[in-house]
This record gives sequence, C-alpha cells and structure tokens, in this order.
Amino acid sequence: ETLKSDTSQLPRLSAAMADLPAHASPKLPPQSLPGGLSDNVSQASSTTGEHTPALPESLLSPAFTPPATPGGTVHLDLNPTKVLHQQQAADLEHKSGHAKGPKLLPQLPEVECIVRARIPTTNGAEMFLHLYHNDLDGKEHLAIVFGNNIRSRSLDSVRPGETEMDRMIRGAYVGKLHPGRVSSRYDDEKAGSAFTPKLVEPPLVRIHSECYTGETAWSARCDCGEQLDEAARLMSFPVEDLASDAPPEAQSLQSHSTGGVIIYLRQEGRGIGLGEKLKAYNLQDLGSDTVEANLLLRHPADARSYGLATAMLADLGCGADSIPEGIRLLTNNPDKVRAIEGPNREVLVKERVPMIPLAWRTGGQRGIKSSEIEGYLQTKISKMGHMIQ
Ligand SMILES: Nc1nc2c(ncn2[C@@H]2O[C@H](COP(=O)(O)OP(=O)(O)OP(=O)(O)O)[C@@H](O)[C@H]2O)c(=O)[nH]1
Repeated sequence: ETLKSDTSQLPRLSAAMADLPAHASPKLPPQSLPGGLSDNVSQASSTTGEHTPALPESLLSPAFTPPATPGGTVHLDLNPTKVLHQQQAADLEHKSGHAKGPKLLPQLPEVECIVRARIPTTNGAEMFLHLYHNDLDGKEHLAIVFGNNIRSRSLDSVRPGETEMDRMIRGAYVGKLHPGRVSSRYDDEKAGSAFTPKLVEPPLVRIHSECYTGETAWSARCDCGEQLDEAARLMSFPVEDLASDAPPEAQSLQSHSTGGVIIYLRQEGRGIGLGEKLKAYNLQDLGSDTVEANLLLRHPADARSYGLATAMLADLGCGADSIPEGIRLLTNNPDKVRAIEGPNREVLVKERVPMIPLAWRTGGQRGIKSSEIEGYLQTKISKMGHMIQ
C-alpha cells in the first residue's frame, strides 16, 4: 500500500519502465536528486553560453610553442607534415627492407585452456568462451567457440585431485549445466549424451586481433568491430524462436549453421598496443597512412605473431593431426594464412574465405562510412598485400 501511494506521488512512470519484469530493481523510478542535479546541469550549460572561451594562443599555433619544447622550432612549409612523414616513412621502409609480415616463431608456444563458459549472446545465438594461459606472454587470449563439436583438449584433461564440481566450474563438462547436475561427463537430463567430438566439415576459423577502438569505442577508422560481428554471424547456429521483427543480422543466422572458432588475440594495434596506436592515429590525422604512422613511431608495420593462435587451434582439435583436410580461414590477409599454419604446418588452411566490407557489399547502404575507413582499406590493399575479394 505504501509503495503504491509513493509511486502515485512521483512524476510519470514511463511506459518502458512499466514494462520492466517483476525482478527488476529498484521497483521505484529514481527520485530527483536533492538540489535538482539535472537543473544544475542545464543551468551550467546555459551559463556557459553559446561561445567557447578562447584558448590560449600557445595551444593553437606552433609559432607560440615555448622554445624549450623539443620540436618546437621545426620550420613548417605549406603542407609540411605530410611531406616530412612520407619521406621519413619511406626511408624507414627502405632501411628495414620490409614493411609488413607477421613474425614466424620457430616453435609453437605451450597453451592451456583454463576455463570455459557458455555465453548467450544479444542476438540469440550461443557461444562458449575459452580463456587461455600460455608460456609466451602474460596475456589472457581467448577462443570463441560456436557449436558443440569443437573442444579443448587441455580443458578436458583431468587435473590431479579435482572433483566433478571442480570440473564443471572450470567448464570441463559435456552438454549443458543445470541446477542439480552432479557429473561433468554425463548429463543425466540427456541420457547417453557422453561427448564424442565430430567435425562434419572443415571448421570456419577467424583469427582476430584486439581492437579496443573498433570493437568497443565505436571507431570508424577501421572495420575491426564489423569483422568480429560478421565472423560471429557466419559461425552462429540457428536461433530458436527468433522474433519475426528481429534485425536482418539475426534473421540471417537462420541460414548459417556451420559453427566455428574465433581466436581472439590480445595484440592490440597490430601488436604495438593501444597507447602507440592512438599516437599512430594522430600521425594519420597529420597526413600519414597506417603503415607510415607505425614506422614513424619506430614500430614494424605489423608487429604481430600468430604462434599462439596456431597452438590454440591445435588444442581445440583444429590442427592437422585432427583435421587433415584443413580449416577455412576468414581473412583478407595473405600473411596470416601462412603464419597460422605454423612452423611445421601444425594447422592446414584448406581455403581462405574473404571478408568483404559491409559497405562495399551493400553499395553503402549499411556498414561503416568514413573517409578514414577508405584510407585504411586502401593502405591494406596497396601496402600490406590484402586481397579484398
Ligand atoms: N597500428 C595500427 N593498428 C591498427 C590500426 N587500425 C586497426 N589496427 C589494429 O589492427 C588489428 C586488426 O587487424 P585484423 O582485423 O586482424 O586485420 P588484418 O590482419 O589486417 O587482416 P584480416 O584478417 O583480413 O582482417 C587490431 O589489432 C587493430 O587494433 C591502425 O591504424 N594502426
């Protein structure tokens, strides 16, 4: 009763909130903060007025850069940075004799899948996230597995002294977890469901390098987020009970059901890290392309390696020992194809499946639109040997 009368005193309860499920909490809509914060905010912006206060000139022009600042006395020509950068980058490219290409490790690192968990995704499909440790770096590389046919050997192997509960907690179970389940090996709700891995056709594989800006921060400088989404879409199994008004991306899940794995490597910025990539973006805004910017920062054009990905694929039963007919690799990068096969052809790439940018496929109807993305793709094709077809 109290609740009811409180609610009636509050301003409008929005239709959306009225639709919240019974377990939503708190049950009451937020009350306005003491002192009316929102009022203060709007007041603050209105007192700021239309005009942004003038910046000190020292921030606006190199002419006012304090003389002690390194580089502050550089003489600038009409289009100085572009010319300067192109020359410097060309020199560096010439000296290194090679502007691209991943490092090939002489032998594969050791990897171990530490934990796996089922992740229902926002489009209705389901995947299993596998977290790996390795003896090469301290990073947590990931394998995103679609379907039940791909299993990690290191995860499934028995650890000394572990209980059935331990195994289920680290994800080393078959079938599905449900309240009351007691065996990791046998799902009693589905008698006879003991696992027999069976790959019906060469699995679809994507090797993806972390890109905070493109995947999380909505950047239109690259198509990393789009590529990750597209790989997941192609590997997702049909969604049961999909609403008829679901977006086209989710609808098309109905027709794609091959399963597969995305190896998600923590080599941000083609291996140079986020901080250096952000510097590279500033150099790009100053006129360099993506390769020149890396070189100007004294990094290789591509500082990545793929030994970890090869080792993870082998652990997931996608190596040449388990699938002699090979995998299908989603990429436009020819260097990746060779690199992923490993020093001793531990993995075989049967087929390269190209990733055409969505904007190109749909004549600009969908996908990323920005001048930066065109330059990014152009440089991949002209300088990094990418084949977008
Ligand atoms: N240094 C640098 N890295 C970038 C830039 N734009 C994107 N990246 C990084 O590039 C990586 C993405 O590359 P991938 O999606 O694996 O693409 P790829 O190797 O070129 O080949 P595909 O398999 O065809 O996609 C991520 O680590 C991004 O952070 C950039 O301008 N500079």
